[in-house]
Amino acid sequence: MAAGVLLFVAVNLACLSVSGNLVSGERSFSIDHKNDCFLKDGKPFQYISGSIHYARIPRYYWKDRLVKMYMTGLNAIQVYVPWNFHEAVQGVHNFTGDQDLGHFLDLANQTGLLVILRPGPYICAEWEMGGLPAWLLQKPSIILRSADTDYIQAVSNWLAVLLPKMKPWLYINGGNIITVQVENEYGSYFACDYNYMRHLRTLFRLFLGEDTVLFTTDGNTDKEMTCGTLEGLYATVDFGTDTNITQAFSRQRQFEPRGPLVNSEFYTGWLDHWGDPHAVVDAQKVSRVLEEMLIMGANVNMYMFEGGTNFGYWNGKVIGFIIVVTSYDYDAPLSEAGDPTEKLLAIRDVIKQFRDIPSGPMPPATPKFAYGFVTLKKVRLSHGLLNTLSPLGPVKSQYPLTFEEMKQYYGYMLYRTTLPRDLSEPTPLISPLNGVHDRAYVCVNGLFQGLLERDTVLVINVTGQQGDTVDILVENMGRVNFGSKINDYKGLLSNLILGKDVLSDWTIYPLDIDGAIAGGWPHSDSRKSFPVPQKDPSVGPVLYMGTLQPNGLAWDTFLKLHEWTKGQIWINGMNLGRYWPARGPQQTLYIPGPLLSTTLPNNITVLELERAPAHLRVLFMDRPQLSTQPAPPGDAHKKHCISALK
Ligand SMILES: CCCC/N=C1\SC[C@@H]2[C@H](O)[C@H](O)[C@@H](O)CN12
Repeated sequence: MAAGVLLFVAVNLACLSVSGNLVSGERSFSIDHKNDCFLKDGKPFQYISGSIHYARIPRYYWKDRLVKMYMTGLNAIQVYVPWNFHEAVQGVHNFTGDQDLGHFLDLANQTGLLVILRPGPYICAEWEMGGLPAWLLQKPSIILRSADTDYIQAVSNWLAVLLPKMKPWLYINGGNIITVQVENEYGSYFACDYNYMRHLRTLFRLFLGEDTVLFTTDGNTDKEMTCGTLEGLYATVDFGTDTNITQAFSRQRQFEPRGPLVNSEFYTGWLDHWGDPHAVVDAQKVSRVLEEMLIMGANVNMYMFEGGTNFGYWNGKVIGFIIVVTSYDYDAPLSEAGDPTEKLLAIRDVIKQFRDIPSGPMPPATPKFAYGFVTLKKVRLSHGLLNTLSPLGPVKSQYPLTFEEMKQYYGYMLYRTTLPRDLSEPTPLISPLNGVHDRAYVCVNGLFQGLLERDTVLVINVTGQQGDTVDILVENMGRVNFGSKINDYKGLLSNLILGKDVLSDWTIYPLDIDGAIAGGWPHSDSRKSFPVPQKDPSVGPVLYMGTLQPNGLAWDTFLKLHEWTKGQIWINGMNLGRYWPARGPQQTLYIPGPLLSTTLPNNITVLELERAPAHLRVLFMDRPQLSTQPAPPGDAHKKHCISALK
C-alpha cells in the first residue's frame, strides 16, 4: 500500500477510537476536526452511500430500489432535488405522486437509510437544464448561477418553500438527512460568484439551522475547489476509478486540512449520449478502488447506484448537439429497471469487510415479460387535429418566436408559413446563425422535404409553388445541464433564409401532445371529423397508434422499435421518453410494469419524426438493449438479473 495511503489510514483509524460526550438519547450529526471523521450521536461514523434519483423512478418502485441498496450494505443514499421537477410553472409547487419527496425520504428512513440531500438549486445530473426551471429564461439576459437579482429572487423563493419542508427530516430533528450540499460543482462554472454562494449559505443556514452539516462538491482541481468552496461549507471532492486517490484526497486536504475524507461522487459507471457507444466501467475496478477508499476511512457516495430513466423530456445535454439518452442506466450496480448486477455483488463483498451486511436474501430482479409484437397504424389526420394538439391556438408573428417566448418549455412547436415564390429548382433553406434549437422537420404541403439539425445540418433543399404551406416542426431535445451555455433557448432562434427570401409571417402552434394524449386522444378520438386525404408521407413526422392487449400481467418490459428512426412514445398517457435507435446506442425503452393495465387495452402512441418501417411493428421484450451491439446470445442479459444473491 502506498505510503500516502498509509498516512491517510493512520490518521483516520484514530477516528475509530474516539467517542463524543453527549447527553444520552440526544441526536446529533457533526464533523470531528480533531479525529477527522463524522460523528453520529457522538460516535465515529463512516458513510457508504449510493446515489438514487427519485425523479427517474416511478413512485411504485422507490421502496424496491431502496431495499436493494440497504441489502447491499449501504447506510446512506444521496438524493438530488430537481427544482424544475417540482416547480414546472413559476410559483406552482408539486410535491405529490412521483414528486412526493417527503414520501421518498420516509421510505428511506423506514428502510434504515440515512440521506445526503443535494437540493442545488443547480444539480447538473444530465437532467434538463441541470434542474433549473426553463421559465428562468423569460429574462433573456439572466445570468444563471450568479448573484443576478432575478435569478437570486427566484432561487430564494424556491428555497423558502423547499428547505423548510425538508427541516423535519433532518437527522437532528428525528429524520434521516445527515448532510446537505450547497450548489453543485460550482467551481466548474465560469461565474465563480462568491456573493451567490454566500447568499445560498445564508439561506441554507436560515432555514436549516446552525447545526446542519453543509458541504460542497467539486472536481479535484485547484481552480474548481477555489471557486466552488466557501467558509462554513465543508469542501468535498468527486472522482472516479481512474483518479489517483491519494492526489484527490490531498486536494481536499488543501481546503479541509482536518475533517473526514469524502468522495461525494465515486463514478461506478458513466452517462450515454446519442451516437456514442454505451459507457461501461469494470466492476472489479470499481470494487477495488472502493475498498482502497474505505480502508483509508473515507466516506464514499457511489454515483450512480440506481440511475433510472429520463422519462418525458427530462434528459439533459452538453453544449451543441451532444444529447443524453433516455436511459440513465449508467452501468450502475442496480440497473435502470432496478435489477441487481455483478457490480452490486462485487461492491457488497467489499462493504462486508467494513460493516455488517443485513441478513437475508437480496430482493430479486423484478419480473420481466416479453409481450411480443404490436402492429401500429397511422393516426387519422383530421381538420381538427391542430385544435386538439394546440388547444390555445396559434400565435401570429412576423418573425419566429422561441419556445420561451411562447411560454412552452418542452417538446415540440409547429412553425407555419407559406412559400414566397415558386421554387421549381431545389432551393436552399438555411439557418444562417445555427438558430435551429434543436431539430427542425420541414414539410411543404404535407410532404417531407428534410431536416435541419443544430450544429450539424444547417441547409436543406426545398421545392414547391408560391403559396404552398410550409410546416416546420421544431423539437426541443433537452437543455444543456453542464457548463457556461445553460441559457439554452429553444425553437427557431433566428430567421430562416429560403433562397434570397427571409421567411416571415409565421403562424406558431404550441403543441401540447402530452395534454392531448392524457385526455385520451387519439384512441378515444370520437370527434366526427372528416379525415384529410393523406399524401401517404411515409417519411417525416407522422403519428401512429396501437394497443397492447392485456394478458393479466403488469410486469416490466422493454420496448424495441426495430427499424424505426427517431421519435417519442407514450403508453397509457405516460411519456416514456425519446427513442433513436437509428443513432443509438440505446435500442430499447424501459417500461415499468405498474404502468400497464392487466385488464384494459394499453394505449400506445408514437410520434415518429423521420421514417417508420413498412411493418409498423414494435416489440415488447423481456430484456434491455442499451448498446448498438446486440447482446451476446445466451444468458448475457442475466448480467442484469442476479436473482441468486444470498
Ligand atoms: C467533464 C464534465 C464533468 C461534469 N460533471 C459530471 S458528469 C456526471 C456527473 C453528474 O453530472 C453530477 O451531477 C455532477 O455533479 C458531476 N458529474
